[in-house]
Amino acid sequence: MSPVLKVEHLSKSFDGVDAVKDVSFDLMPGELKALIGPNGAGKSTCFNMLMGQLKPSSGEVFLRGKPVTGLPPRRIWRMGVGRTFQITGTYQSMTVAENVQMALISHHRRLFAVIPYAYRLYRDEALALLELVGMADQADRACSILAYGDLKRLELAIALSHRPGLLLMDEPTAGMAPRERAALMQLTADIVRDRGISVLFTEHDMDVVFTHAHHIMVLNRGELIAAGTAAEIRADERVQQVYLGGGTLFSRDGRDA
Ligand SMILES: Nc1ncnc2c1ncn2[C@@H]1O[C@H](COP(=O)(O)OP(=O)(O)OP(=O)(O)O)[C@@H](O)[C@H]1O
Repeated sequence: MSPVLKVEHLSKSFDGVDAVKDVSFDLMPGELKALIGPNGAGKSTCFNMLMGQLKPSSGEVFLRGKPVTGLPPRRIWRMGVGRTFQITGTYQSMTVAENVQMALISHHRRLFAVIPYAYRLYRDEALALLELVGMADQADRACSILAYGDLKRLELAIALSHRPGLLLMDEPTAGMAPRERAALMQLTADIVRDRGISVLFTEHDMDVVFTHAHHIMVLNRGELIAAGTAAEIRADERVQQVYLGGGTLFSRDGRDA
């Protein structure tokens, strides 16, 4: 099986400071992989290079074997890479279903502004996606009145409307209550399993990471210091040293996360 995403010796420096340094990894089809690390470790910089928002200082990114290094975000998106953001970006004045319909219109390369009957387009497809993320009953509510957790689920439906083979999720559960976090990541894990898509996500909540990620990579000061299963990462001395003091690798009550 060949990787969906291949990253080779990726580096980025800002004014001589290495934000990401010589990072290499593969992401396989159907894999749910976490990229963790303390604040400032280089996770967002890494994501931004994968999605085309930032040009790497050096290194290569391959998508299903094709080089995509330095391509603009829209080209990479067109190649089947979806992304969700730390801060949700929905159209507040529209309903939940209309937000997904708009994403579908864009996916099908139709132009929303010039289609007078746009609100009817792809309605069934939008409802099916909302069903998938458990939001069908809220289809006709305005986004402006949604709870934060529901906005994050809507954002996932919007990302899926593009039928990505690879989904990059930047702190998908940031700002959510613990129960909502577990539910969103369980939903993501189910989608990965059922649709065979690959997901790379960054996350500060170690309960979420250790429960759901098939494979975990740890960044520190721009460098990958460990990669492995949850058990391997928990046992890794370098990882423990990095998180010591931060206290985020283990649950607050002292048991393993
Ligand atoms: N545009 C930029 N210009 C200069 N320095 C930057 C820029 N973007 C990031 N950095 C620096 O690069 C390093 C990595 O930052 P990055 O945001 O990628 O870390 P992170 O792991 O995503 O952190 P967090 O968990 O807090 O989001 C930090 O030292 C940061 O200050």
